[in-house]
Amino acid sequence: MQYSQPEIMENLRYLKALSVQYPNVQAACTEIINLQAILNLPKGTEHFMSDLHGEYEAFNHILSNASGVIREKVDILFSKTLPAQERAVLATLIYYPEEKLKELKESTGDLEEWYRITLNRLIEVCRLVGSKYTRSKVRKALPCDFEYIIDELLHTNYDELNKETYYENIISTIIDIERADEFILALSNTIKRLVVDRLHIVGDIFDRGPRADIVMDSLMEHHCVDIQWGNHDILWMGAAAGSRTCIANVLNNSITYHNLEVVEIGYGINLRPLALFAAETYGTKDVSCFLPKLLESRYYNPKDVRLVACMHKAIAVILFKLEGQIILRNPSFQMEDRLLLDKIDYQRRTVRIGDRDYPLKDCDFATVDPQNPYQLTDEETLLMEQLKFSFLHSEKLQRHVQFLYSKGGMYKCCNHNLLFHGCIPLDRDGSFQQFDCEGKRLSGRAFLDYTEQLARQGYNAPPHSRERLRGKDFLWFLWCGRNSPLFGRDKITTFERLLVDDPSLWAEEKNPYYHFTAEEETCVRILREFGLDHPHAHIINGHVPVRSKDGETPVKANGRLIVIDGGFCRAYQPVTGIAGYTLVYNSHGIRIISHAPFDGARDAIRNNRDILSTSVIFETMENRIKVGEADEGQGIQENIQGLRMLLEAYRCGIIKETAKKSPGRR
Ligand SMILES: O=P(O)(O)OC[C@H]1O[C@](O)(COP(=O)(O)O)[C@@H](O)[C@@H]1O
Ligand SMILES: [Mn+2]
Repeated sequence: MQYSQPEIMENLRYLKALSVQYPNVQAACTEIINLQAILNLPKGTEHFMSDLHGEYEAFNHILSNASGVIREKVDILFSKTLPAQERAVLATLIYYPEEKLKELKESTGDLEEWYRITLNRLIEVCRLVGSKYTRSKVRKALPCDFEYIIDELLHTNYDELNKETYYENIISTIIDIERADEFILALSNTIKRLVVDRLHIVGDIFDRGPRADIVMDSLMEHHCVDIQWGNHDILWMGAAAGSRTCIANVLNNSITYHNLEVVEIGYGINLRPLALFAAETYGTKDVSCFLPKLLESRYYNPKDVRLVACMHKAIAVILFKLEGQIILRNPSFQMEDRLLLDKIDYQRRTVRIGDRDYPLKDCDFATVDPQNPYQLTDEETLLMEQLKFSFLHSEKLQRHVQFLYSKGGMYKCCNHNLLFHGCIPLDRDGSFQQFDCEGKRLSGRAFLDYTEQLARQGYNAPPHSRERLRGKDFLWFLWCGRNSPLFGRDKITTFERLLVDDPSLWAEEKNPYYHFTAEEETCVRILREFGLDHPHAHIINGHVPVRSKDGETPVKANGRLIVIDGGFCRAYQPVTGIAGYTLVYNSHGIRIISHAPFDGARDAIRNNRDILSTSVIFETMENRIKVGEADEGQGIQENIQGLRMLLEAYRCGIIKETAKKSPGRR
């Protein structure tokens, strides 16, 4: 006997609860065998992406094509029997079933034959991508309308003559009763769902690119996703929590890229009060320092651009004031050197930074009272109240931010990997940097846990409470505070970038983390800090664009650190030379897929054009990794232990067996 009677008695309540689900020896044994079998299956495939920055078209395409993996599966099955063009059409049908079906139906002669061939091909792809999972897991992934039929088709061995007829019959009936379109849709979705078991987003969904809200909608529909917050995400979370400083910062970022669509159309936030205030205050003034960054490929109305520049100036001045207030009321942030509004000499048109004076390109700040530079005027206060009201009452924004809170965190340990967006702050000597946290000195993992708690407090603590105010200030700190783990730089130079013509002042010194993690030893030390002591443990980061075009590789520190900011963001593609990475970790090992720029869904559907993706294998396992070796396996092992104990409780008569309820026939 594995368990003693006292041990069983100690766990009696748990065992009795378990016995409701597994009421007799037979039921417990069946489940033990099932679970044991799962432990021996290959581990599920994880995909990792970061720094999406609102690029919803490229992101949605990559979600649909599973970073190129679906095309690989289509090629495995059909490269010997189908020409490349037909494989491309089949792949596009899987990515965009609704749109592609419409187009194909218009151009196909014998529709019935086409349906038959296509359905057969889709079932084959589905069978291939489901082959590594248990039948039960695949069944759970099936859309309920077609669960039974797809399950039958996937598991019918059509080499046997009898079954072949049966199989063909099902397909004919589907076509006959005009359900083929729905069936194609269901199969395509099942394929997408099975190819990627779990998606990790390593931060920065928001800002720069056009529509982060559409990216969020897609993520919310995903079957299994987790998010490690990026500095840009936390900024929007702060705005949704009602921090005026974060709101001003969000608007400043969006306006910088002339990207008001996400704010106004995406989140329904009314920018009229800002436009009115800006036109009134800066309408006749020089706003040349505040011109937005424009895309060369788009036409902009010059009057609109001017108004946007006025709005930019209005919100930037408010931002500098509000940031000053946060810095003044939070000495622990140690950011006094960022107080610049009180260092302006309006006569000489200079600002003192450090111990030098620098000429200012613009210091016509009508709303700044030099005696009281950080105070908002009454009009600015009213404007910020209106904007705050809109942010707090945007139903969609609140829904998205709640999703970020529920699926996200500062870091995640998963299958021996440590995921976080920016850095684990280190000191100049490479040790974990200590922060003053309400009387305690915290560093490393304890500091990250503390920051996460404060980030949650900022959104969840009661309105006007001390905890909420502190949390909201902290959300701003996480966005751009000195050495914040999400920001990882010593200062943000928004003021200098806008107003001082000296690029040496725009530099933002990186935390020593970025220097020390070139060494494997530092990465191993960080991984240990998070309880990951394994030869195949890795750190996975986003945040810093990898200059792939200059030969930089995402894999660093002898393979212990992988940086996957590949530049989904168009504005950063000239820096990286590619258009994003996906890291794929399946049972065979780890590989990195780099994506070329995307020309839009329309072109993809019409011309069956895919994103060109190149894959580099970076770590191959000696043996296929099994579920038993992954995190999921631990939970399963625990369940097996419980069931074994239950089995003994039945066998030694401590718990009485009951007959299993009949599951009922379909
Ligand atoms: O290139 P942009 O869009 O003007 O933004 C520059 C700002 O963005 C930041 O790089 C932060 O964004 P990232 O997290 O993408 O690096 C700041 O450090 C910098 O001041
Ligand atoms: Mn970032």
